Amino acid sequence: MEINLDKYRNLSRHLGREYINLNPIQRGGILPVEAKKVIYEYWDGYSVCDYCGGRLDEIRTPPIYEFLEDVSKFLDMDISRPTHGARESKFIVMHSICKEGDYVILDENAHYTSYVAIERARLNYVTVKNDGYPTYQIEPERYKEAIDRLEDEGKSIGLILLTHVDGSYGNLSDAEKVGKIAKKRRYPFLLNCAYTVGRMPVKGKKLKADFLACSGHKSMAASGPIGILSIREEFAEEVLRRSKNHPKKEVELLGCTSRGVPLLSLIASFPYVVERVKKWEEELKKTRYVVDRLEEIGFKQLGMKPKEHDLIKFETPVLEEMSKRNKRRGFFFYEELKKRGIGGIVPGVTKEIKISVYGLTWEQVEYVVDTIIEIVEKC
Ligand SMILES: Cc1ncc(COP(=O)(O)O)c(C=O)c1O
Repeated sequence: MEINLDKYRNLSRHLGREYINLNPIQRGGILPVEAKKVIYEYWDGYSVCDYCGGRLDEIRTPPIYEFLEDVSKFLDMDISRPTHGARESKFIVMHSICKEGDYVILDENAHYTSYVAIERARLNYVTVKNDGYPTYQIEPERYKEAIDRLEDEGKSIGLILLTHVDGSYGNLSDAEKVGKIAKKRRYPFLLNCAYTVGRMPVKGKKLKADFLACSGHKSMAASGPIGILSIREEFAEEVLRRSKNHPKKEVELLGCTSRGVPLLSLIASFPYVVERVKKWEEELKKTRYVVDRLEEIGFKQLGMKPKEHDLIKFETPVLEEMSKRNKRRGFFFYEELKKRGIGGIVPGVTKEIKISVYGLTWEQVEYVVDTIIEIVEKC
């Protein structure tokens, strides 16, 4: 059978590089120049394995071992390992420390990957509800109630999981309070930091976390798929247990995880990431500025106020009304933005939008806001 290979030649991204991309899942994964250069050196398969002595995390050329030590310091945790993403980090924790059928208590704002990891690890779950429209806040005390209920029913609780910042509203949950509850009741605590580590400062021990699940491609300026699992010492034996047949290899990591460009881009971006989290307050100023300006034209920010994270979700009845009068229907907003060099909005959707201006200059932030206002006023 003949295969037409033309479509694989001259691949290019639909959204050009010159665009300002407002998609919150992509803003934290944009590479600095230093990391882009590294890709040229490491683009071959197994490119990190030139000096491997048997395990990925022990390689010193390139400095993977040192990097993992430094990441642990950066996160105020004890031991770190590369994974393929936050979801793999969560699964590794669940699969290693829970028994089949155990309950995971997690927040209602949890990402779908938390549920899929639970399912793959053959666990049960109960959710801690948010407080509903318009804030969708997770109240830490509700974790206590969930623990009480499950204990009263004689159910075995394997893990407490909290989404540090969720992908729907960009709410920053009070991890320290949930961590204290978990500690007091003696349950392990996993914090899903996919949207936080690499964007803003996160100190695991202060938050009483036993595990941090981090995403390189989402928030640590890395090419995907790549993540970090950071753990406390006392869980090392269980989570990083060695294979009986291949005693050097860690079973949950299937021996080695990322073996090329994604890991190298994460390492090359690390100095940049360490510096950028120090500027988090400035990022919050930009985010709050966008909220203030766009609320003036009838957008309504959902989630907690004031914003403590760059992901902004707006209810946009103004755009919805405009789409009814426009012959391009809901696509008009996406198309008008695109004409003006702005992308990352879901085409056709006008009821609600999610955006982030993380890492943009103030000049770019002004341009984004002025452009949206211009479209709303003129179209
Ligand atoms: C809150 C949250 N957790 C986890 C993930 C998944 O991260 P990864 O792709 O690193 O598995 C996402 C992705 O959007 C997310 O928003």
